[in-house]
Amino acid sequence: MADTRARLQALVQELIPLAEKYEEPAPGAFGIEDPLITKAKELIAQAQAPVDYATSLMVTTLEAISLRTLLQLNALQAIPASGSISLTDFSTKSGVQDSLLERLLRVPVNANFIDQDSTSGEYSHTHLSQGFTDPNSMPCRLFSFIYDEGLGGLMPLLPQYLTHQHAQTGKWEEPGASRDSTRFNIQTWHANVEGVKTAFEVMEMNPERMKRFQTSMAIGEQLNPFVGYYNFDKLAVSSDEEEADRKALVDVGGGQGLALAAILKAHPSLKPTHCVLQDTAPVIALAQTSNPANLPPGITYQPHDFFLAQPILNAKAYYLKAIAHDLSDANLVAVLRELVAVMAADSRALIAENVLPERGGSGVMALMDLMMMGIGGKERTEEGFRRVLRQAGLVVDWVHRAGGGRNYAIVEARLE
Ligand SMILES: C[S@@+](CC[C@H](N)C(=O)[O-])C[C@H]1O[C@@H](n2cnc3c(N)ncnc32)[C@H](O)[C@@H]1O
Repeated sequence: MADTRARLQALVQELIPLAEKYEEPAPGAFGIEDPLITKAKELIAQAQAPVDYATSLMVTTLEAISLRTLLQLNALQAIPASGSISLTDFSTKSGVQDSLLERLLRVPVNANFIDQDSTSGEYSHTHLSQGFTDPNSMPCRLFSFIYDEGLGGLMPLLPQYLTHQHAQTGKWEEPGASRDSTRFNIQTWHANVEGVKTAFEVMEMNPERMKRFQTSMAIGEQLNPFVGYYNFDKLAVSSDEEEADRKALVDVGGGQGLALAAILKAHPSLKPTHCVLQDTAPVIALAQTSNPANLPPGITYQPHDFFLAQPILNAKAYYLKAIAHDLSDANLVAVLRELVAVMAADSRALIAENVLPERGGSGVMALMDLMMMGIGGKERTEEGFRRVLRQAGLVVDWVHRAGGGRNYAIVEARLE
């Protein structure tokens, strides 16, 4: 006990200079943890007994459930921007039954997310809950997206899924590790189409969900800028190349073209007529009809399954953003081999992804990696990318890092 107390006191001392240096996170910063928070977590872990840890885990899970429910009910907007509100008024203003509200609010009040006056019982905002009152704010969209697409539904099924997979394959391994991971994963198993449809086909079965998913990809730009750390100008097509109908950039699995639009805007030397947006037929149809990315005219919209032969030969670059992490190593190699088959000596494969540190990594990186496990994909380290690219017949030229404390990068590769 004396040792624990001494350690706790030392940690408290270490907190003081960190508090002095504390910087408010930049807007949009995602998963970049201030050293004060890292140290405070160490302090809490040191002070916890295993049973406290179990309790805090359960409560944290409930915090997520409670917040997702409050957002669904649009309840947080009923709390005044300044001052406080009684439960009765809160209920009238939000249209949510008072006892339901009271029970949902116990968790965020306990977590210091919402304040409750200990005498009057009135509720008021903290700086945290204030950040969730606009459904279009980054924290709201990010949290709801991650919760709805994994954390709240699929990820909790991981232990059952691995047990189910073990019964079939006799192995404890990543979902789909020895089968086609696009078709054998938690998402397809949960939708009762395991082995039949891919995770993205499951999404396409529900057009509203597909639309929501595609729209939510826009959050990506707020987390990791699409441009600013790779010189897309070097892909501009010369007049000779234009004559030979050479394309500058093929956005493979490009979704609604959000990244392509940002690249074209930042690099006017690239002409829309030299760019191709590829994705599955329903997604391309959506991009063409609703054009949420505001893509300029001239782009070629091309439905294309990236597991099949690549129809655009000799493009200067094939850009894959948020594709590699949807795929197992074997599937990513298969997709890259289709590019290798059509690449010229000066063509580039550009893989835009998080690049995990070789060891450790932030909680957010671990979260993203396990989220991808739900659909049979994974996040990779630089060495992980190099290995997979090598298997496909590519070598890494450069890893262009986004900087700013982010793990994001464009891995640039060429033919071996
Ligand atoms: C995570 S999203 C990334 C979209 C886009 N690159 C972005 O970053 O916004 C993955 C994309 O891959 C597409 N996709 C999945 N399977 C595909 C396949 N077999 N062929 C082509 N596109 C596919 C999905 O429809 C989806 O748009």
